[in-house]
Amino acid sequence: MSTQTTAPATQPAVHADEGAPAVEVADLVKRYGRSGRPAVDGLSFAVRRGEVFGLLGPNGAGKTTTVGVLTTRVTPTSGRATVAGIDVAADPVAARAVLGVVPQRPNLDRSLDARGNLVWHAAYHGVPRARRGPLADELLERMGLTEKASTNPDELSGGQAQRLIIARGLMHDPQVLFLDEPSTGLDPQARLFVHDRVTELAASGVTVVLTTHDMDEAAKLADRVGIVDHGKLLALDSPDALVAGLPGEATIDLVLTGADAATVRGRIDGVRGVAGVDDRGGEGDDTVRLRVRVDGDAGAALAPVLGAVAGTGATVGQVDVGEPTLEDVFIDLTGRGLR
Ligand SMILES: Nc1ncnc2c1ncn2[C@@H]1O[C@H](COP(=O)(O)OP(=O)(O)OP(=O)(O)O)[C@@H](O)[C@H]1O
Repeated sequence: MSTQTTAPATQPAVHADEGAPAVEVADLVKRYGRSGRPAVDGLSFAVRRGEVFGLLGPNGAGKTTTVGVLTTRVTPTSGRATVAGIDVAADPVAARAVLGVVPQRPNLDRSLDARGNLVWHAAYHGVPRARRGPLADELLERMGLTEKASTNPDELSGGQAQRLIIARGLMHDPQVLFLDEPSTGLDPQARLFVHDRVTELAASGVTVVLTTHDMDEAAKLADRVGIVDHGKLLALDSPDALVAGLPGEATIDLVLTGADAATVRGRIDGVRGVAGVDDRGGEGDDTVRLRVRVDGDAGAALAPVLGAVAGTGATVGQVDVGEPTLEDVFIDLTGRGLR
């Protein structure tokens, strides 16, 4: 992942503020309709140039709405949002010239083939005619789609369509690319391909803002992650720093049967070296899943933890030792899981 600040090779016609953050959101509020709580509820953050920034949160957290505002598709109720120093509400046309969007739902033009979608997008954004074809061919190649140039979007796989949408988002050489849930619904191979392209883009100096409810994706791709829930920012830092801020350095996952969760948790909590116990929910009436966070080496704590469980009469069905993740950060902040 890159932190370089090099500008793209071809500058867009609009002269954005070079010194401004790639993206800045200040006290952003979006309320759909009159009632209910806001979808975005006073969000503030800034994204550095050349950074891969992840907005991580569960379904309905307000991620898509935030990206909608930043990409001029959603009108904010209040607050300010800028891309490359351009106020998106005050000057949406200028903002659209410096940003690219990969939306959550595929919106390719089915009356055009794959290459036609790219060329049309470039024309819409005022890319000179002579540049459009060569650029389309270059991006089709980068996205592994050269053989699909003449294919209708309806005949592309989910992963191919997603790659074509990324290519389309890059046709006008944006400074900031927004990817909304870039790998939802993709098979593991297609997902990996998209991840590699995102990493490449960042290395080439494009700022990437992605939304995801997938903590592995956020941890892998993002230089920094903003964790959102109910339209509010709960934490913002690098994935490593967020995880390092948790109590406990290792985890022991237990699947138990015949256990009273509260009793078992209480017993485990009393074991020396245990930093905390989270209830991960059960699968049936009789199953309890616990994540035990321990200081230092999980191996040293394993025997006393299992000893504490044995004293409750519960049966241990499964034991897994691991390290805390962004999911643990989210649980620590909200008391519930991401999914
Ligand atoms: N056009 C709309 N009209 C009314 N309510 C909306 C609209 N779009 C989103 N919402 C509501 O706003 C809230 C935030 O939705 P949003 O799509 O921004 O969340 P999200 O974090 O992107 O979720 P997901 O991961 O499911 O895409 C949700 O409660 C949703 O129902």
